[in-house]
Amino acid sequence: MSLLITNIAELMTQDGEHRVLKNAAVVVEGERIAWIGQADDAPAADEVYDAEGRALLPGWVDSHTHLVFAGDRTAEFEARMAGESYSAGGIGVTMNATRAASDEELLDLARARRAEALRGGTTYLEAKTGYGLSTEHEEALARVTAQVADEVTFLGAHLVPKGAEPDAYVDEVVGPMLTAVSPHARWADVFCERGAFDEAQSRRVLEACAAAGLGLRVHGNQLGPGAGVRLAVELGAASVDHVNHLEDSDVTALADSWAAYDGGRGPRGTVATCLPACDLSTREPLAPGRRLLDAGVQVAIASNLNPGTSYTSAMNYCVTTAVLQMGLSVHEAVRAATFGGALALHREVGEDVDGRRAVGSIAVGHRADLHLLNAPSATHLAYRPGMPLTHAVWQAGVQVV
Ligand SMILES: N=CN[C@@H](CCC(=O)O)C(=O)O
Ligand SMILES: [Zn+2]
Repeated sequence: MSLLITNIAELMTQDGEHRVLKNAAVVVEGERIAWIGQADDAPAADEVYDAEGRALLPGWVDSHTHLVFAGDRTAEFEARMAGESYSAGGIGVTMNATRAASDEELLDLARARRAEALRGGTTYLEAKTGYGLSTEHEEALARVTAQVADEVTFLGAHLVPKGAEPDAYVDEVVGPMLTAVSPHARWADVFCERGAFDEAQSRRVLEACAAAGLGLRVHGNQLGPGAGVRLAVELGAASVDHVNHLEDSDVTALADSWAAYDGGRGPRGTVATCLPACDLSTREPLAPGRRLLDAGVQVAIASNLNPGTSYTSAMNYCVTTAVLQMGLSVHEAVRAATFGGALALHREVGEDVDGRRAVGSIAVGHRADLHLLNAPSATHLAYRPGMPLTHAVWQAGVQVV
C-alpha cells in the first residue's frame, strides 16, 4: 500500500541537508518514506492525500518524559506560583501516589497521556521510571512503561526515598534494582542535583548501569551549577537534560563532544536537552539554547512531561517557547524537537541495533512519522502561539490523527 501526500506548501525535512521544500510531495510505502520531492514530479500511488497547501514536518520526538505516574501536584504548583521554589522533595509525593496505584491503573493513565501526546504530533516518545523507588516498584513501573513508550529509561536514582540511608539506597539501585529493571530498559538516568544525588553517587549509578549495558542520560544543572554536564560528557552519555545553569567549561565540553561527529556513522557526542515548559513552570532561567547552538552543541527540545515540573506533553508549546523566549529560529526549534530528540535517543539514522527505522527527519527509508500543520508554514507555530495547529499525524505510515 502506497500513499502520496501532495500539495504540501512547505516540507521541512530536517534531513542531513536541512532541506525545506516548497510545493512538495511525499510518498509513504508501508511504514517507510519511499520518496520526497517536488509535487509535479511525484510518482503515482495507491492513495492520494491532498494537504491543501499546509506545512509538513517530522513528528515530534519527545526524548524526555516521566509518563507513568499517579496523582497530581496542583498544590505544589500553586505554592510555586505564589513564590515557593521547586525542590526535588516533591518527587516523594508522586512516589506515594504511584505505589498506591495498580499496574492496570498506571497503564490506563499512561495510555491516556500517550494518546494526548500523539494528538499533539508526538510520534516517538521516551519515558522514565523513577516514581517507584524500590526494586519491586521500579520493576513494575518499567514493565508498564515498556508497554506504552518507545524507549524506556531506568531512573531509580531520582530521589532517595524518605527514611532510606543514601548510600544504602544507591547500593540497592546499582544492585537488585538494576538487575530487575535492565531487561525492560535501554537507558539509565540519574538526577544529579542538590537534594537528589551528588556527583559521587551519580557516577556510581551511571557506571554500574553502563556496565549492565544501558545507555546513559543525566538530569543535570537544573537548579544550579553542578557536576551533571561534566559527568555526562565524561561518561559518554547520550544526553544531559535541563542544562539551565552552565559554566563556560560545560558548554565547551558539550561542544567538544561533537567535534568528531560524522553524521551517525561513528560515535555521537552528548546532546543538551532543553525543557522549556519545565523552566517556565519552575521559574528557572530558560536553558541557554541559543548559546549552546552557537557553540556547536547538538540540542534537543523535549516536554519533560511529569506531575511536578511540567504537566504537559505539548511539544508545539515547547517549540513556540524556544522561538519566542530562547532565541532559536523556527527551523532550529523544530529541528531540536524532531532530529535533536532522535539524536538524543540514537535513532536519527538508518536501522539501529534492534532494527528500528530512523525517526525525527523526513528522508527516504526513515519511518513515516509525519505532522501536518493547519498552517502554510512552520513559522505559524511561533506566529500563532497556543493555536491548535496539529491537523493530521501519521505514525509509522498509519494516519492516527
Ligand atoms: N528534575 C527531576 N525530575 C523531574 C521532576 C520530577 C518531579 O518533580 O516529579 C524533572 O525532570 O523535572
Ligand atoms: Zn525529568
